[in-house]
Amino acid sequence: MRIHIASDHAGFELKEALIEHLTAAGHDVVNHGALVYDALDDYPSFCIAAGEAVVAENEAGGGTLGIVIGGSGNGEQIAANKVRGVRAALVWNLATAQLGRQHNDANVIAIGARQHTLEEATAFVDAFVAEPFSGDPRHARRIDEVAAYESR
Ligand SMILES: O=C(CO)[C@H](O)[C@H](O)COP(=O)(O)O
Repeated sequence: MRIHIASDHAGFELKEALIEHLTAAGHDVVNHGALVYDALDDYPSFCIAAGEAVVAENEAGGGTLGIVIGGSGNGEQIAANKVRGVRAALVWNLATAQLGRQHNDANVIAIGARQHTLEEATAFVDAFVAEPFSGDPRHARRIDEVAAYESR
């Protein structure tokens, strides 16, 4: 699967580790920055670029997901969710990773690198990538309601 990934300085180390992990697992990972560690960089442009790439590729028919990482994941989730078509879930345990896909059909996962060990964050990403959307009509209806608001 193609996976678009982004982080600021706070998520830089985790991003680099995840790129290695996901590439080794056979995924095609696109890094939207930060490309170098800069303790003063800002997350919005990186996360918005990753979100835009996810939406553009999915609209073209590809099945792709995104990962945005910061210190808490909050701002990264907020920034990614400003992109029309992005459904970014802030994930903080295995259940929220799985539910983000099952119930929300989230196409982006946001993670706070300062909140978790590398092992925990890697497990969240693996769970998120492996989990399909349930397709349950009640969840699809709710997702459609949000999309309808977004398009107004
Ligand atoms: O998580 C974040 C935003 O939600 C950022 O990574 C965090 O705010 C960066 O903090 P600092 O500039 O103090 O390193």
